Amino acid sequence: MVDTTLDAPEFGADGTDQGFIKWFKALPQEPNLVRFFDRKDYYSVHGENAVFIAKSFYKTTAVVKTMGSSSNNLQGVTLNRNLFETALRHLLVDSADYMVQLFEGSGSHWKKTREASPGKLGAFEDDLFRNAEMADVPIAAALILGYPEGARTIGIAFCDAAGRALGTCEFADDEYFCSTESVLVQLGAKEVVMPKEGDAASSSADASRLRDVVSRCNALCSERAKSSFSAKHLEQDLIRLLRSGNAEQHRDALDRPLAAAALSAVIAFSELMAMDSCHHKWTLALYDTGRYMRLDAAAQRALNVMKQRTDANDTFSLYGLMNRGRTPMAKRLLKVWLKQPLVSLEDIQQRHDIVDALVEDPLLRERLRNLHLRGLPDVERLARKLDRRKASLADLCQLYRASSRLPMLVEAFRDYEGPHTEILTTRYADKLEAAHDEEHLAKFEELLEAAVDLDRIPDEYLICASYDADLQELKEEKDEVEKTIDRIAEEIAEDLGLIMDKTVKLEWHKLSNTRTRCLRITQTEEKKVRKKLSRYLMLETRKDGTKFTSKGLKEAAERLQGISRSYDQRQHALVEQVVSVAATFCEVWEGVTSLVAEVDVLAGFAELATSAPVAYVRPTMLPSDAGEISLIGCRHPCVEAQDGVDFIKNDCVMERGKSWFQVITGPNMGGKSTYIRQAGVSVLMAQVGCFVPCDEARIAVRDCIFARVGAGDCQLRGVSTFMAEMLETAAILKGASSKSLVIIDELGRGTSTYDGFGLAWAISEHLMAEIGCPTLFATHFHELTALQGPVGVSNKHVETAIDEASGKLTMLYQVAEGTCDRSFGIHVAEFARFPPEVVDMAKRKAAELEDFSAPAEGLGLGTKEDAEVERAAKRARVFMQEFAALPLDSLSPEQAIAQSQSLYQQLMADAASMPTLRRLIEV
Ligand SMILES: Nc1ncnc2c1ncn2[C@@H]1O[C@H](COP(=O)(O)OP(=O)(O)OP(=O)(O)O)[C@@H](O)[C@H]1O
Repeated sequence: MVDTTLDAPEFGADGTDQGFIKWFKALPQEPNLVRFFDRKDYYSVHGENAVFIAKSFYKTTAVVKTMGSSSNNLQGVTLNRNLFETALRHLLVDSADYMVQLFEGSGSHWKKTREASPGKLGAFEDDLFRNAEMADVPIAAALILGYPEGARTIGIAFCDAAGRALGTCEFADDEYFCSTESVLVQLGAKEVVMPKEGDAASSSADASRLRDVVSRCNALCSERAKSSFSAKHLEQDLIRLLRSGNAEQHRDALDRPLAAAALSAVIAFSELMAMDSCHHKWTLALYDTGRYMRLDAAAQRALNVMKQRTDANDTFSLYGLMNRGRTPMAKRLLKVWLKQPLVSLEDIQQRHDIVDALVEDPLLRERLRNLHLRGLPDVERLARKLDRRKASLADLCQLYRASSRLPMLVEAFRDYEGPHTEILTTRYADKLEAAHDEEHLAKFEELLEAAVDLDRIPDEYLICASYDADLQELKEEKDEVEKTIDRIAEEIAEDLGLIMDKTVKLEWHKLSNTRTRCLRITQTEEKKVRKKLSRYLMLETRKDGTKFTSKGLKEAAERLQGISRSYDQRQHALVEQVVSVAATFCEVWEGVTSLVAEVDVLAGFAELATSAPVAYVRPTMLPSDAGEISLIGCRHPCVEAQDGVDFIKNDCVMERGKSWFQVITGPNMGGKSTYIRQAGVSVLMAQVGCFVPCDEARIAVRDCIFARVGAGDCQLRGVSTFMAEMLETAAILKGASSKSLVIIDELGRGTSTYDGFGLAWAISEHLMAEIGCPTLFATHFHELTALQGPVGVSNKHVETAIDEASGKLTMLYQVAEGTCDRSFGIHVAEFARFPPEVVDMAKRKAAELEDFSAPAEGLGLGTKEDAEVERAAKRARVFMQEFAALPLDSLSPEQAIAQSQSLYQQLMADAASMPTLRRLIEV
């Protein structure tokens, strides 16, 4: 993370103060809180924080110093400014798991002056992003649970400080809080405020499950007193906060008690009322949870949507692959879009139209990306700084630079002549032109041209003297005195017989806190003119020469100092004035920012589509009730992008009634996961607005993608793997609809064969019979291929080849119709020259399995075995239904497990008299 050779600054005398140690030790201990102490030249942390910071950033505890006496001591670590900023970024942004406080003072008198947490970065924003791009939009959310009329109901509100947007919603949820999880994922909340534990509602089983959901979404859970959730003053607060000043129009939000409570809590948490700069700036909307595709945290992980720390390179994740934007705004927007895939056919098609225009017109794409967007500053952040009146002249000049590019963007769009002229014109050209007209950004530019001395940037950012009569006068006086100083210096040089700028130099001399003008000669020269020098005032003699002045020069320098002070003060006042006038353009900047970010992301999609190893295509999007997802020649975009991979494309055609439920079998490493994930990834990309890695694609819009990958992150250790997987999969059973897409990879992998098989089989039955969603099921349970159902089951396998001569196995990665040759493993063993007795045993086992799966192939054909299998299937279906209907909401996790196990035991008891069922579920 940080160079381990870093030197920690020395502790000053202040750092060892006994009073400080005593005071520090009296501070309450809080987990996840790091307290920094500003010691002017450096920062320090103490106690447990010191060891944590030393280990995390210095990678050694050798930098930890023990301060104080043997009876009263304290550990401490110092940080220089750069490391302080790095630590802040890590704590608040990258790991986003900590709260941070900064104390200022000395001795034993310290005061907390600033604090921040992942959802509230405001106080440290300048430190965090001085030297680093702002990679994420910090979203804070508040969440409250209630039971109006006995129904489990959630209120969630969020605050997007960057976009100055508030949102809230209220909805009924199931006991797994599937909708809550999707909303938190969609929002990308960094911190979630919840009512403090202790009261009945927040200590229930539901509340603890909710906390699990929050942590699964990688958000920090912050507790606040119940009173924070009181909506008593909400209406008045909104009148002050909202741009419209009209709270009444948000009756729909105010009338939902939990939505209003959550909104009050998020406003209180973000301290919006306390900041004058926040008043009349915000928008509020009722958040429509059905507006985006639902994607829970597990699906996000299974599809590698976001970057993981362990990724070998950027293109391992979808974000890394699709992140082609030129501006920081686009990078942030892409993150938001990946969490909020669209479900409206029209909206998706609109994005595809724009990408299409940019794919088909390489010149336009090139102009936008490489001429107009490249190097554009982070307008969004600058505009926000401006809004808080924190912008400097340098910041304004960056905005000026961005503004002056807008007409070129407009021109580029106007030059387009393809089939998507209308959308490019109305959505971008017209809007950007309006933002840049004489009333808006053209005026902003005029202001800066008049106010800023543009000739002197980037060396100096100053207000032009001509901008203000007083400043002009001061400037003239200053110039005059400077001339006088030059003249006096010349006279002195002449008097001493020296040549100005050669043997004598006019320089600055530092006198305590001020600077004055002086002359400097080298020691050699000094020897020559020593006699005459006695008429002058000596300032200092050092190795590099002697500095001196005269009475006249001294007076002129003092005058210059006085005028410069007034000039600087005037500059300062004028900068404030200019910033405050410039701030009236913030709203225009906000509009421009979102358009530019959108164009940049979409141009990036077009770039990706054309530069991929094989070009992506525009998918044909179908309404969500259409029973078709056809991905012809589909590839996994991230696997395909890895060096040295010669990717084998495959068709994935899912048709309701024919191949809506697909079971993919085949050996390990054969490409099953890749095949099913590439389908999920393609659907996700399409609904984000991107083209897809296929030769041809037709996709019925999905409301949700569920993806489960084995028993990987089982949180219920100690429970049988069967039960743990059941509980994990319960979310799919509850949340999926016929319009979802379900991807299951090797369910039951961690279990012994038939235990896992029973689970995979029971779930498949349920998905087909009860939900009817398109499903891709990769499994090593060959028996699953016997499934049949009304939605249409299609069996696929990944092909492999064994070289008879060498015994070498080659994965062909080709997905073919039908089931795979199950004696294949034994062939491999034989070729690998396994001991004959092992191969023999394997053959015997396989024969038993064939025995077992033989009736499966004839499922539903009316033989005695078929009837037996039918009975077993029926009983297993009953189990699934009972399981899905369990009142897990009113139970603690332990009780939930106990009840689930009891159902499982009943199933086992019935299995005693049903040999087929027993074979299916027994270990
Ligand atoms: N279509 C393909 N073209 C080229 N290489 C592929 C393809 N599919 C998969 N691979 C390569 O094979 C590796 C294994 O693939 P994958 O994980 O999908 O196999 P699997 O059958 O799911 O294996 P397991 O059962 O062990 O999980 C991948 O990491 C990838 O490098």
